[in-house]
Amino acid sequence: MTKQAEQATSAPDRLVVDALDIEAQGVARREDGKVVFIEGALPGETVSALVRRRKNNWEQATLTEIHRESSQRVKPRCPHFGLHEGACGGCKMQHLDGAAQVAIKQRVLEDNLWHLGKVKAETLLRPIEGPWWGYRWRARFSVRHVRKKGVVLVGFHERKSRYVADIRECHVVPPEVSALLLPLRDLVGSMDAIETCPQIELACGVDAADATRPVIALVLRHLEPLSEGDLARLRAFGQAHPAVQWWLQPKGPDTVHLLDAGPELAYTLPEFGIVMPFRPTDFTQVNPFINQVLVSRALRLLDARPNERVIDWFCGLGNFTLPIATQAGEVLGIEGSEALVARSRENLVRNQGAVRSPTRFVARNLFEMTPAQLLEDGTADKWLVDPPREGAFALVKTLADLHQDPTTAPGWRAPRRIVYVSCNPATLARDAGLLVHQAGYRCTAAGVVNMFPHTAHVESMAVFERSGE
Ligand SMILES: C[S@@+](CC[C@H](N)C(=O)[O-])C[C@H]1O[C@@H](n2cnc3c(N)ncnc32)[C@H](O)[C@@H]1O
Ligand code: SF4
Repeated sequence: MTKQAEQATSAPDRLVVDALDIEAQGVARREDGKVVFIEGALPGETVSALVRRRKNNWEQATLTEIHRESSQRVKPRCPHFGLHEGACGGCKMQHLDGAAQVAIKQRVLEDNLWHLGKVKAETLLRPIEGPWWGYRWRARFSVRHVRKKGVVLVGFHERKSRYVADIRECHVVPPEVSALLLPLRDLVGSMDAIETCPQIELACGVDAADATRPVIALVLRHLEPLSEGDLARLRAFGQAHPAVQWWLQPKGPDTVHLLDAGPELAYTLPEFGIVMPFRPTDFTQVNPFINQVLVSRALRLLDARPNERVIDWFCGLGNFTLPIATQAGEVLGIEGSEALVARSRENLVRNQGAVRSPTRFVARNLFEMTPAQLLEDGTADKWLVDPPREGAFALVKTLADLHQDPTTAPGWRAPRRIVYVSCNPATLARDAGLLVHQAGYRCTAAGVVNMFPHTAHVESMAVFERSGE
């Protein structure tokens, strides 16, 4: 097929939508079995759609008219959401009822576990849900001076494009942050560095000394040194918006520093009496409301006892490690970033009042793992595993190897229980397949965590028990 034919558009086709994929595209099937993905369409709807792209087995189409509307269709709250030109690419599912969004994510999790791992969880965990709006305490806004239009844009990228969307409000960030979007445009527009500040990173939190005081940390990436005038403008902006705390980033992430002394940025885990200071570029969970429930649920599932040793793999700042250390007999947290490990050690000292058990943090690359290394880390009764998108392949593969040949590790015992928290159902499914089919575990439970409402991201958790225990 020629490129021209591949991209040809014709008159809109009338189609019946019977499913939704994780990108929130409606899926329809033609009589010859060919699949058509339709942006903006929902299951149960009869629609007209214009085909934009044709391949042998599938087509890509855009919704032009809805003839029969789904009962799950809702009015999007944000005016920047949609299929229109210039629409923001930050959300994908605002047109879909919340319960249906969660149901799709649950199905994606189950499908991945089954198709990629040949694993079926014995029970499904109730989805963890939190606020639908204002949940996103971390974000990376792009900044662009569009000379032709004489405006500075501060926002996310447009749908399927590298252009910055012209957003004036955003409903997934806290309302106080949404209200800063236009003032931030004016600020950058007034700066000498109008062309050389490509990004503002957001990290919301509280004052470590007073958790009732919000802190909005804004990290300004600047490609050239800032003039005295610009520094004064940033300070004036901070005075006009007292929760704002400016950080500057002249080069790589390790150059991030506070513009002026101010409150210490932190988040809290009140159930465990823990206050967690962090730097705005450190990894922290995007949604602090869900994080509190997630940590609480993970700990309940782990059920660490005072006589048990626990390892927290990919521990970051110690988000799970420190709460586990309020319950277990001994805890080891392992993490790849030296900077995060340094911070987790400081946080351990800061939380001595809450933490009871001996706790250690170690920095190591967990994408490389050997049986000897696993032996050195020692036997633990339970593991918590919370890897990045790539998953924890090296770790579970080593566990599987030791299970296949226990003679290589006399005296070492595999953990009885593993609680696995995942931000990518595909890598969770792959690792679950290894745990269940090669390492001697059962998948006793799995469920989704609605960490990112209205987006296609699927956060989930799964529990594995060593068979026969
Ligand atoms: C999803 S985060 C979880 C962090 C922590 N459990 C939390 O809840 O805040 C994944 C962590 O894995 C770390 N990481 C990424 N690649 C790694 C690697 N190759 N070895 C060890 N840690 C790694 C990241 O620095 C990050 O802290
Ligand atoms: S990310 Fe914000 S601005 Fe973009 S569509 Fe979602 S709510 Fe609207």
